[in-house]
Amino acid sequence: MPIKKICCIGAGYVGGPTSTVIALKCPDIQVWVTDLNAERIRMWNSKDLPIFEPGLGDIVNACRGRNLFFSTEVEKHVADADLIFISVNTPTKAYGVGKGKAPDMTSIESAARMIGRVAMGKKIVVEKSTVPVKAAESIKRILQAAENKNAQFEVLSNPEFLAEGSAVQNLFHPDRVLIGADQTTDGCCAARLLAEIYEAWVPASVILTVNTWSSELAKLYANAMLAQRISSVNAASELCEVTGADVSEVAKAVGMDSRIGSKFLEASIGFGGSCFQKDILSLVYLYEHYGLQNGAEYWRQIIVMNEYQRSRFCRIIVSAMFNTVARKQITIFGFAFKQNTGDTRESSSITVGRYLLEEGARVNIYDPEVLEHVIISDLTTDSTLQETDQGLGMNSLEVKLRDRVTVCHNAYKAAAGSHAIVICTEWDLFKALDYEEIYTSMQKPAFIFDGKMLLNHAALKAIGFEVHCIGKRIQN
Ligand SMILES: NC(=O)C1=CN([C@@H]2O[C@H](COP(=O)(O)OP(=O)(O)OC[C@H]3O[C@@H](n4cnc5c(N)ncnc54)[C@H](O)[C@@H]3O)[C@@H](O)[C@H]2O)C=CC1
Ligand SMILES: O=C(O)[C@H]1O[C@H](OP(=O)(O)OP(=O)(O)OC[C@H]2O[C@@H](n3ccc(=O)[nH]c3=O)[C@H](O)[C@@H]2O)[C@H](O)[C@@H](O)[C@@H]1O
Repeated sequence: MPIKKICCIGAGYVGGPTSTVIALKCPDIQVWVTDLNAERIRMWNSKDLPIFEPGLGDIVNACRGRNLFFSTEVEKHVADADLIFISVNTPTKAYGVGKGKAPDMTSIESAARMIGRVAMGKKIVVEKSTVPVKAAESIKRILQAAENKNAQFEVLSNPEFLAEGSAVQNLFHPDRVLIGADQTTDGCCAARLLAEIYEAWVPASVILTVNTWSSELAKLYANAMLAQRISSVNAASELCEVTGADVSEVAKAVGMDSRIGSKFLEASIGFGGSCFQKDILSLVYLYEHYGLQNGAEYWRQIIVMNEYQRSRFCRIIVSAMFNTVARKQITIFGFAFKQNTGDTRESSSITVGRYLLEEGARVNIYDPEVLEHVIISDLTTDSTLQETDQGLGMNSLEVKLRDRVTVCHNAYKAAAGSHAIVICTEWDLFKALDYEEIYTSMQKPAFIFDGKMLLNHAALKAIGFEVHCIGKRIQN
């Protein structure tokens, strides 16, 4: 029986776009995207979608109300769907055993328990969230333990590889679609039904069916290896700065080797986003769980390098500005963790912003997509800032921090009167700004710290800026 109705649990950065593209490409399938978060569902049903993703709005408009629906009635749509995607969040655990390392599986477990309770008939349950190996086994056990005589379950793994900011393109043209299934007749049959959905637009040659554990692990390793490339090039950046090499040139030369490839070799202030760090920590936790300390240490170093790169960049800023930024105005261009998204999870901008606030600076932020309240909350909900604030003679932490953070809606207004600009996100629009005008409006010497190797440094120097960047020594 072909799939007629899909219910996706979790209307986030993965559930929303993935379900929307399936609805577009499979007009005969009804796709219900469900979430407990009523505000999120309200926004999916409005013209202001809860996430910014290029191209997504048009597809939602084309499908919503036709065969794409957003609802808070999770149980109702789980009950009669043929196929259920579990696309809930799996953040790093913030409490208890495995705190700061293991993925928090609370949402996965509660979704599985609910499916076990309310499902009717044959169900294919697809683990779309990123999970540790053997999670499908746990889901299966939870479903069986429900003793629901009205339902039969097959559990598949189908990890998602989309990147934010290019989600629609990635979903339209995936490098591969990975399906992990039990190597049984029922498992293979369920995998075939899922593959048939993707075959509506993805060539069969890139749909890969493997065993469930390989699928779960492949997702973690894909992210770990992408992050590893960034940490490798960032490790090279420091050596370039002291030796006079240019990390962009080194990366270009290295990446032209077809065995290495040119992508993901851009030096930066470090990778952000909700997944790289979380998934590497999850991998490290797995190694430790199995007593494999060497492997754990090997992968942990990618995060160590990332944190080092961020703090190194912050120190470069303070050191260049005569070893103090207290009471200086610094403008951060970009708050999202990468361009073309409004997502700030684990964004390097947060680290930089907090560091500058701790050093006593006033911080202006300009980002074309991130909402003001998100920026304020990301920057002011850190208890470690308290001590420094008292040092500056301030009495109310939150009020004082807010006093020193200004969210601007225009790059020129943000930069006016500032001592420095810090580029934290690779938004293309920052390249097109009139830096002569900006220079004129700034305090002198006017500094630019390019954390993303985004701008034309020679042109900025010619205007009069003192320029510092990652991976290249600039004579100022
Ligand atoms: N963000 C990304 O680009 C990618 C994320 N992933 C993985 O996909 C998973 C989801 O990530 P995001 O979409 O970014 O998370 P998200 O936080 O944007 O969305 C998750 C949604 O699930 C909802 N939810 C949680 N428990 C629920 C329940 N029991 N019933 C109904 N709704 C529930 C939450 O309210 C939230 O709206 C994670 O495991 C992540 O690692 C994988 C590839 C890319
Ligand atoms: O599991 C996930 O969540 C996803 O994680 C990443 O996607 P994402 O985090 O959305 O974005 P990336 O394009 O990978 O960028 C991550 C971070 O690395 C930084 N980056 C990227 C590339 C590079 O060369 N240098 C670099 O510093 C970006 O600026 C950004 O902060 C992976 O690319 C996706 O394949 C994966 O599905």
